[in-house]
Amino acid sequence: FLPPELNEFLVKWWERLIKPVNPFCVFHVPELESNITNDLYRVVQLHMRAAKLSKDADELVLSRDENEKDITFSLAAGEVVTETYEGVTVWWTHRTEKSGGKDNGGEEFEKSEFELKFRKKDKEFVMKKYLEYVTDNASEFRRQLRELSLYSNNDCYWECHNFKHPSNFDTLAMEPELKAKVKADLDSFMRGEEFFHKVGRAWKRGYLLYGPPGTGKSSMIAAIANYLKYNVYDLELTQVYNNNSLKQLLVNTTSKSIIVIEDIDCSLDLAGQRKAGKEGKSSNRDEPTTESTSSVTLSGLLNFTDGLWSCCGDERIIIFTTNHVEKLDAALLRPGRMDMHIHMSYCSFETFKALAKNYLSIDDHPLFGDVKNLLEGGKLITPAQVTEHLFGNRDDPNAAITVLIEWLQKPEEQKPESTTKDETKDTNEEKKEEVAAVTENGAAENGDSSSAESAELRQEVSLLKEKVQTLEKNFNQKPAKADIMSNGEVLQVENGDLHHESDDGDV
Ligand SMILES: Nc1ncnc2c1ncn2[C@@H]1O[C@H](COP(=O)(O)OP(=O)(O)OP(=O)(O)O)[C@@H](O)[C@H]1O
Ligand SMILES: [Mg+2]
Repeated sequence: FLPPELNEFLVKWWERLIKPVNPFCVFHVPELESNITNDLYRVVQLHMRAAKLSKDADELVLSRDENEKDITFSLAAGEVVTETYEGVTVWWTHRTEKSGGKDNGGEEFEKSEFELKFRKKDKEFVMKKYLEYVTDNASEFRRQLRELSLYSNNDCYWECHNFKHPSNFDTLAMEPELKAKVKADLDSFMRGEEFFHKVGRAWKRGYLLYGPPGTGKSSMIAAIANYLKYNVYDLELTQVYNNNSLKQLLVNTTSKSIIVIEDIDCSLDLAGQRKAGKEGKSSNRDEPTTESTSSVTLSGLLNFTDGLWSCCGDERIIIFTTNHVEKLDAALLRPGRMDMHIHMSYCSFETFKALAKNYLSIDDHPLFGDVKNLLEGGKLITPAQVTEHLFGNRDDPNAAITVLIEWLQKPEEQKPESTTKDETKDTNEEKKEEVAAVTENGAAENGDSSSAESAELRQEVSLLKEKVQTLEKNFNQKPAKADIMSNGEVLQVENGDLHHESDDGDV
């Protein structure tokens, strides 16, 4: 009922009067400070969300961002919540007040602030430790909320895509000790800014993931990205024109990111010449390089990972993957370049158990003993192959494990999938060899002429001969190819196109 001026005057006097006996201190965190957004206000909001402080309040404001699925609970005006950290209790109050308005000749707007109250004796603790805890907690939470991007390179530019990969360290099945070691390394890297700067090292880390196909190398990269909340730059070396483009790509990456070069042995010939592309991975890895206009060299790549230019951004991880670690140049493996070599291997019993838990939601099963005996007895199966079996029978654990056991018990030659790409030849290659065998020895003299396969091949060869003759007729070309087969050269049909491959590999 008092006029505002008198009210303000009395409040001031009251505060002055009780100050010597007031046991509390108050800090104000306004949303706007000198009309500029105060980041600390946002930090406190995030801390409250992270510490779930608002659950104790009676009145809350509920909101949800368009892209978020979770509801955000924040304090309504005037609400107070209590937090105790290391035995010290503090009180947070959310205050809002109207400002401006017609009386003051402007538009009315709402001013918000957080008020932090604590005992005077705790002032030093709050300033030194509690506020640091609030800031760390908020930045960790901000990191968790971060949406990730996946970049792919197009010559010297990056193209950005949304990155939502479900793989994480819970879904990734691998030896528990190795997983714990990798996570600990990532944790210490993430928190290592001060340490890296103190010892004069660039704040970056290199990992080499190696192992047979289907053992989870790419899944681990996604798990690392999701764990650290780092963006991923998937560098396709075969798309990079030269070392300068590589440098340009590097400087255009941001901090808090992972640069990935998959199948390094396929992308870069370690003598300095690059191979044709990743297609080589699935077909003929060991074939000589085909023509390439690009000239990225091993030393260019080493500069990329280790040179002065590599330090123009902070907090970066570089990951190489390969199926053939033995083919890599020692220069690439030197400590400091690849700090940690992570071997992703065939399924052990522990790995199998982790997959069974993820896919079948079981911790144990009477058939586990059989799987254990087979795996420990030397049967090789990749996690990818296990997941295929488990996924197919995910509603029936008994059937899933039985099918897996049957597969493990089969002799190697009866398994439709190869255990590694190297151990079993590419079907295309196999077929080529078979045709060559038939044509070299002559269809009739083929040793195993009774086999159905040989009969099929002979039929294929005669069909091809016919095709050549038709082609000659139709295109009126000089009749040079009709006798190809008798020369022991290979002829095959791919996607409706006729290919002729001579002894020296010309196509
Ligand atoms: N260790 C694992 N834990 C869980 N799932 C796995 C694991 N390894 C493979 N998988 C499953 O198999 C699929 C293929 O695995 P991934 O692509 O990670 O293998 P990779 O080692 O990168 O193979 P490549 O050498 O051919 O690139 C994954 O999508 C995943 O479903
Ligand atoms: Mg992969």
